[in-house]
Amino acid sequence: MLSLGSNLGDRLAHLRAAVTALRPVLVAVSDVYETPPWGDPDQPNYLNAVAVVDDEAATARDWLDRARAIESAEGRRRDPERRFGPRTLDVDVITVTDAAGRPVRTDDPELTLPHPRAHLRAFVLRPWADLEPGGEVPGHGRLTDLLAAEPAASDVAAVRARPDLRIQSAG
Ligand SMILES: Nc1ncnc2c1ncn2[C@@H]1O[C@H](COP(=O)(O)OP(=O)(O)OP(=O)(O)O)[C@@H](O)[C@H]1O
Ligand SMILES: Nc1nc2c(c(=O)[nH]1)N=C(CO)CN2
Repeated sequence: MLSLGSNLGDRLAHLRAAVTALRPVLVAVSDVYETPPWGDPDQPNYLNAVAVVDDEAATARDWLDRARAIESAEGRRRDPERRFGPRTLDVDVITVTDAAGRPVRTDDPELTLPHPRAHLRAFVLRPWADLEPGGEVPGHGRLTDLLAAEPAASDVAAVRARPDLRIQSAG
């Protein structure tokens, strides 16, 4: 599972570019949500979505490398002063499942799995619950329970579906 976010420039175009780059491995992409900034309030709203991807040959590290390459292609610049600051495109690796169907767990700072803040973020949990209503964040519990508990519960009301914004054309 990957999360996609953008709050600079043509936000929808950045999400679409990410999905186009993922097309060969794409299983499903959620609807688009308009979400208030999390972690650093002084920046524009984000558009967020999540994508299920599958490639039996890919390691967890390969997904991180792909995520970084897609961010770079969309002109992502890191501002060391603002950890949760604005960006053209953020692609985070939320969970990875191994060949046996088990969630990969790592605490490597270069790649921590599951993503160490996913369970706190309504902007990840809400679109993910659309795609996998019975889903779980490994080690943290069900999406529906996480969305009903703090801190996500306070944020989820402001996470708004944008059915007028479509990442993929119908059909
Ligand atoms: N699961 C993960 N997905 C993406 N990056 C990760 C993950 N775990 C650790 N990282 C590391 O975090 C570093 C910073 O990533 P990034 O700049 O995208 O952070 P951020 O988007 O500002 O914050 P956040 O990770 O909370 O969304 C990356 O270079 C990467 O090595
Ligand atoms: N709503 C929202 N807020 C964020 C997002 C994001 O994708 N959506 N990404 C961030 C990067 O760490 C920081 N804050």
